Amino acid sequence: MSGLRPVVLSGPSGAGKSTLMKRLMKEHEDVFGFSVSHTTRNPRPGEEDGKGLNKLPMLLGATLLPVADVFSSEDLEMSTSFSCPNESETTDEDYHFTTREAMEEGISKGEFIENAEFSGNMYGTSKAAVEDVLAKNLICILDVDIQGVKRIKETDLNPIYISIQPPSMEILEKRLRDRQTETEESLQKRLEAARIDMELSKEPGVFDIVIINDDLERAYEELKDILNEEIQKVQEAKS
Ligand SMILES: Nc1ncnc2c1ncn2[C@@H]1O[C@H](COP(=O)(O)OP(=O)(O)OP(=O)(O)O)[C@@H](O)[C@H]1O
Repeated sequence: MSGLRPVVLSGPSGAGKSTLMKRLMKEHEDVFGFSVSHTTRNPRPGEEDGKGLNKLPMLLGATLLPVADVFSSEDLEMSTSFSCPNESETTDEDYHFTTREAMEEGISKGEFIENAEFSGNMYGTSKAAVEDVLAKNLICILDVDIQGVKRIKETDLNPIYISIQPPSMEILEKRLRDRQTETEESLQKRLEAARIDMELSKEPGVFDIVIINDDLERAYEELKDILNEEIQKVQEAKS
């Protein structure tokens, strides 16, 4: 084992998770990794089982997200523990392709930290997929909503829990509108989910740190500080 801890990154849509992570990944190349999700859907031409393991997608949360599938689905609910990427930011990250029987068995054995169903297909993130990333001496980033945080707390993954929060609902709404990625309906869903997230993130003991992303520079420094020890571990193991 690498001794690395995974990192759970949570917070409302539009709080700035992707912005901060992209910057961190740019500054620290080959330090962060994303796990490969399982799915029961059929592979598309060119897709290979588990091929995405070493890829570092530019999209935060690609590990947990059946991105293209989610957005071809009409039954996406904000209440799932999968957070929602920008529709424009799709990834061709591959999956571990599996059967419904095998996946249901894995879920019943507690092998999955998240699972959900979209358009008749199951998707999920296994603990083993997270451990595979750590074993490759990469810090595994898990971008999950507050429900996902609670599920991960039931595992023995021992991650660092980080919440990225906007300074206020008004500013969040402005950022989401300025991002121009949402319809009015999806914007309202995100704002509603954000209200709940902002409340729950105040519960003591849920997160190791709550970073208020007001000034981007300061928020970035706070994020780097809390991840410094893990980043050092990766760099030392390389040298
Ligand atoms: N500190 C900041 N000041 C001003 N604008 C910011 C700041 N941080 C992020 N933004 C802008 O806010 C918008 C939302 O940020 P971002 O897309 O990173 O959020 P997110 O938390 O990753 O959302 P999602 O979960 O929907 O992917 C982006 O357009 C980004 O450029």
